[in-house]
Amino acid sequence: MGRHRTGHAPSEVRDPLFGSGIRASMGRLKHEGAGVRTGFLSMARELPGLVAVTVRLARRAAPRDLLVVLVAELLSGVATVVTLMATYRVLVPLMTGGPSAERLASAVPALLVVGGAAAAGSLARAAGKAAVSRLGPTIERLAYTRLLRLAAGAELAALESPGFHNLLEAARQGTRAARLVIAQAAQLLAGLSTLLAVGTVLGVLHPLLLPLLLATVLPKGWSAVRSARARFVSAQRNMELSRQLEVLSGLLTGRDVAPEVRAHAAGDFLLGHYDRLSAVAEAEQARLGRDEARLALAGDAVSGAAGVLTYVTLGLLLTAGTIPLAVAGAAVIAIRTAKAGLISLVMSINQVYEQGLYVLEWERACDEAARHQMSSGPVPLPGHPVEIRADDLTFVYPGQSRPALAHADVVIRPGEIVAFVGANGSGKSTMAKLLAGLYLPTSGRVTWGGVPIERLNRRSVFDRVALVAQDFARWPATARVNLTLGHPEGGDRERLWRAAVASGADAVVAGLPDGWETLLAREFMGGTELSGGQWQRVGLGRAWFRDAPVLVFDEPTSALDPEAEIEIFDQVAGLATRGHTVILVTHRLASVARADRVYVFAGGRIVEHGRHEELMRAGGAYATMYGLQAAQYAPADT
Ligand SMILES: Nc1ncnc2c1ncn2[C@@H]1O[C@H](COP(=O)(O)OP(=O)(O)OP(=O)(O)O)[C@@H](O)[C@H]1O
Repeated sequence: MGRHRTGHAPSEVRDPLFGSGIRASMGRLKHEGAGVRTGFLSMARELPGLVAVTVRLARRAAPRDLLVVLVAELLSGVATVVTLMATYRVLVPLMTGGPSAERLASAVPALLVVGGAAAAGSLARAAGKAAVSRLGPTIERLAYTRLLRLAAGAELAALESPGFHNLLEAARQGTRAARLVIAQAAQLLAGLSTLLAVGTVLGVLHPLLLPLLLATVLPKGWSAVRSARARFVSAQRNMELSRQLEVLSGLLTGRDVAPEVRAHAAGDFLLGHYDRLSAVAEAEQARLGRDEARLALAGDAVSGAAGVLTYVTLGLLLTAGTIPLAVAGAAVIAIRTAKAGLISLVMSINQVYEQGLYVLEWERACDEAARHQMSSGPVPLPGHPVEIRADDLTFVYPGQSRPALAHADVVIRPGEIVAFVGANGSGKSTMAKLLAGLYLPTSGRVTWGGVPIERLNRRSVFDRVALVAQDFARWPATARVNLTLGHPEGGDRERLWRAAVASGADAVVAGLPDGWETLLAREFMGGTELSGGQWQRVGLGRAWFRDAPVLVFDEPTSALDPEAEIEIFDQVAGLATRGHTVILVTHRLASVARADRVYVFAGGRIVEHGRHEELMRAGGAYATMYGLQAAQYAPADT
């Protein structure tokens, strides 16, 4: 997706654990985002743009604090200029004529200015610092919540793309980076004002000194910015590797996989791969370190040479009598001040550039997520139940070449129970999600009441659907929230009770220490864990609580005991008699006998459809599958 592309050489060695998925970490990822430029000048030109993104954020987050920061840094800059100029006024007469009571007395006003300006500068810096510390966290929160809002509203298909996940990861770093950028940008302003002050003083002392000062400044800035860029590019190239390392550490410490990690002795296996991949990351760090050291050396060499040249020039100007000793003394003070300011300036440029690139990634991820926001058409669904159809429907998951569904036709009339059956991976769940409006067709149409899903108000479609997906969510929240999530009617006790009884969640809740208020998340203090079947009852309860006209059940009873399973299928049949439409994805063929129509999927296509009896008579794929299941229950001696 987007501009993230991976160059994948055919001869590439595949990773023993992640297969071709590791290719990005082998340094082949061609990251074209974040305005990564090669030339120093274009990078320098980029710097204001990088800062501007954060400043825009800051303006939205806390405009008053931003103003305080800007004014404070400006004042501190002015204070530095005044301090230096006044110091110069004190020193020159004293050094030219030698100290005397009269000269000392005449220097007092300038000394007072020095003191006053220094105090004003300190006050301004303190106010700026306080404002920055307020602004930073607010910017970070604003940036992160914007990213979260956009990611949560993106099309489900966008979240299937690994490129988008890499971008999201960089964007997450970008939200933290925005906080650093604002702090460092303030320091950069302060550094620049010091340089400006010193430059002005040097320019007044002798015009030659100014270009020499610049010659000591620029090479260091050059090496800092090149280093920052190298670090950023390296981090981007290794984003996939970092995520894979995180996945491995999550597997080694996670609760869900802990039993298998132990029972299958997978710990050493995973640790071995962690070590191997860490070694790749470390090698990259070492390479980066060498590059950075070379860059720093080059910058220091040129800066140092320019520094020597400055003092040689001062010496020559002195011996030639072009400038008096006092002026040379003031120049030395100015140059030393410049050096101190320079170090902090270089650090700030470094940080602002490097972190600014991440902020740019945040902006790019927000743009990308905004481009993939769930679309919604203008047509609202009518109040009464409508027919749902798929016509010549084809769907290809993002990044995949083979369609998960090809040229499939389905008709679901209001109040019908329609079952999808077929082998694993044959496209049943994909069809259910497309009919529910979670994905948009690659080609062909899904229509509700004759209106294509793209033209419908998506919200109104979701409002009509209750979905129990195969991998339904286990919300780390109370039992009550697990049934009522996102519903303002959460407090309706009667409705909650009906949903719990229908799904069998009532028995689960009755056994919980705090009933409805029990936290269903073992990873938190006071939390409780449910069994697979108990979770499934809770998931079903959620669908019942929604009381939607269309219910999609994807393997709703896979973890239930036989009694509960029969109970649930009776409930499902009851739903249809009360006018609900039911889409049932299941491998339990005994339960589809009551369906109005059964669609048989194979390899992404629908190969048969009809009532149970018709399909049995036809003697095709359905009859074969049914026969196989029935044989399992036949008495062994017959
Ligand atoms: N999120 C996804 N991204 C990419 N491919 C997917 C994704 N989900 C499913 N697929 C692929 O689409 C095809 C159909 O999957 P689907 O989940 O619809 O099958 P199914 O019939 O419901 O299978 P099962 O009976 O195992 O639940 C499979 O080949 C699967 O690998």
